[in-house]
Amino acid sequence: MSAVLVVNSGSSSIKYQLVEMSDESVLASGLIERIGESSGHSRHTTPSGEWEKDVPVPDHDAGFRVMIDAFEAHGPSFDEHPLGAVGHRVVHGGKRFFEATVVDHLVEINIEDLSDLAPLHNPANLSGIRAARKTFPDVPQVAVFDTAFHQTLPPAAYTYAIDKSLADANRVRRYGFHGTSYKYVSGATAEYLGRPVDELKLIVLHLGNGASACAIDGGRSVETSMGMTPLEGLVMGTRSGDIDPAVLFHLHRKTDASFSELDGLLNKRSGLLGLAGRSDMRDVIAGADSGEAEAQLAFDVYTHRIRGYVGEYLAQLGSVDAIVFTAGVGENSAPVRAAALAGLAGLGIEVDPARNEERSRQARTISPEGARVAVLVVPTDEELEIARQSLAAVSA
Ligand SMILES: Nc1ncnc2c1ncn2[C@@H]1O[C@H](COP(=O)(O)OP(=O)(O)O)[C@@H](O)[C@H]1O
Ligand SMILES: CC(=O)OP(=O)(O)O
Ligand SMILES: [Mg+2]
Repeated sequence: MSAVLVVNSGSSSIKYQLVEMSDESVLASGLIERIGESSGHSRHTTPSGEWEKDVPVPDHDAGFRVMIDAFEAHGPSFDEHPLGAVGHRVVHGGKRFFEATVVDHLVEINIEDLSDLAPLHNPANLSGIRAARKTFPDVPQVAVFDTAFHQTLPPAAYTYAIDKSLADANRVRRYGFHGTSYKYVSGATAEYLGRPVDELKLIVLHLGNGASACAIDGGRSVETSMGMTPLEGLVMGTRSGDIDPAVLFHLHRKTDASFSELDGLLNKRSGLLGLAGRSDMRDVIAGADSGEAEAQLAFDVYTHRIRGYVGEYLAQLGSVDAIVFTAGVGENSAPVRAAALAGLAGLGIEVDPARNEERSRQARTISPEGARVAVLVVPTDEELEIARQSLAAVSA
């Protein structure tokens, strides 16, 4: 059996994991941050230790080199764990990619061509693919798309109500993201509940730095909150989520802000950061607990928005077996979970306060015994899902 190196290249970071596929054990994981800034930072973790250092990382090529150096210095060695594939997270696969795909020249051109739909993400994902190919020329590179799981969205869910021919000509529609996480979590939820995934109606809330919601009917995504880009939907760390598009016209006229400034405003300086000056939910909650009105409002806007989506998805699905919290905030923040589902007892949706406070890395139930709707916390593992899909793609 072989190992898979999973690479998640963001605009300013590379996260990686080396997974031994025979038992799905993690042999190493790490993070290179602040790529392109004056000083970068790297962390490499294996079962025998953790190493951190500050290093200059001018670009993704250099970042990749830092990762390879860490493997050479601290192990494990790729000679002992030969790579069967390098699996890359690619955020935007547009309409073209339904599943994980081995990257050849044509696939690479397609990913590049989709960059105008995901200018923050796809170029970084491509740099990762190119750097990995230079380092491992004989190992297949596999692209695993955030959008692929949402190819099942019905037209009524993915169509924006604007001029149809203009939208079609410019690929303007909803695509959805975090699909790799939704695929993993829906499978893990079915396993935890001991029921086949095709019998389940789920609402999954992926609340990380980026946050989105997904209605999953029988293992198929039928509605999701992110749209053409990962900006639509829930309130996030630095992204606004849903907003009246006329706000942009108004701000453009009133302040002369350019489109790229407005893009930066909604993607990088909004959400929790815009409302409370901090993008990390832990800091927002600490602020709210110490009586800061802005932090309390940020928390309230964040959880109010989630509650609205839960109601909408319940209506779209007709009924729901489980509501599932996942990702950094969803897995760790009891106050967010409690507030997001507060007041829904009439719909059979309740959170048990003691169960909600329990800490564990395992899937668990936080609704009271006998509740009509199961409320669960199910940790996501996008890296493992990418590794599994990458191996399947090269074995196909
Ligand atoms: N105990 C906690 N309470 C609230 N939020 C938390 C907690 N632990 C982590 N988080 C949040 O999780 C976020 C990161 O989630 P994660 O899914 O790792 O994000 P990403 O993969 O998008 O970088 C952080 O921004 C932080 O706000
Ligand atoms: C698509 C997206 O929003 O990704 P992330 O949560 O990693 O920012
Ligand atoms: Mg994430």
